[in-house]
Amino acid sequence: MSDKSIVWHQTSVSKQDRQALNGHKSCIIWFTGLSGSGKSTLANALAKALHEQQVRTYVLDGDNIRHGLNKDLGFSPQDRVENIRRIGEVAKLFVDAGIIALTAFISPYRADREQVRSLVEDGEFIEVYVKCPLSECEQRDPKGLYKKARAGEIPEFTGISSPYEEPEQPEIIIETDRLSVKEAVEQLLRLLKDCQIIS
Ligand SMILES: Nc1ncnc2c1ncn2[C@@H]1O[C@H](COP(=O)(O)OS(=O)(=O)O)[C@@H](OP(=O)(O)O)[C@H]1O
Ligand SMILES: Nc1ncnc2c1ncn2[C@@H]1O[C@H](COP(=O)(O)OP(=O)(O)O)[C@@H](O)[C@H]1O
Repeated sequence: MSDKSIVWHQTSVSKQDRQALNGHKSCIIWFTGLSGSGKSTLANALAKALHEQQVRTYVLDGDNIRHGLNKDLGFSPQDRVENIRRIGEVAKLFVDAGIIALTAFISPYRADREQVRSLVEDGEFIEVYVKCPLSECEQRDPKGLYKKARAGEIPEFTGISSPYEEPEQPEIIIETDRLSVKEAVEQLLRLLKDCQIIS
């Protein structure tokens, strides 16, 4: 709902001012993929590598956000849409704050990811498709959720009983059944340099 009586306030310190102070640009690095594909692992490994280079980062992670901001949401299609909408808005605030936001959510719907892309300026949304075959994710099963989903204990589980729409034109595809975490981080750092987010 939009309200014409609410006016957007310009701030006295701009995004550009904050980026200049930090010495790097800000953006959203949006990791998407199946549960167990490696989104959290890669987002955290990249954040650590960036932090070591004095780059300001913040990781928004599925499980953590669902404990707080989005604890009222479940896994129905409507709730997943709202989950990603809110996270997109939060990530946009981080970009405005001059920080690189790394998000690790399944974000199964293409339209929702594209909606987040449209919230920020060109080049500020980097979609990382964390690609891993369902069979491999299921074998990893770091939280034992696939086993429960197969047993019918978790309804609407992504990849089993709920869809995952692959990105059509992600900025990068990381195949975690082929690359090590170290190799993936190297590729991502190279991409950030090529996109002139970091120097
Ligand atoms: N039904 C169902 N489907 C998928 N995932 C489930 C489900 N129920 C619980 N979980 C756990 O919740 C994590 C996914 O939350 P997300 O916020 O990333 O999901 S979504 O983007 O709204 O689809 C996901 O975490 P990750 O394994 O880190 O992806 C699961 O641990
Ligand atoms: N190349 C890789 N990249 C990322 N994770 C990997 C890789 N190889 C094995 N793994 C393992 O796969 C699991 C991925 O879990 P997690 O990062 O929580 O995935 P997600 O956040 O997508 O659910 C971890 O146990 C991780 O150690």
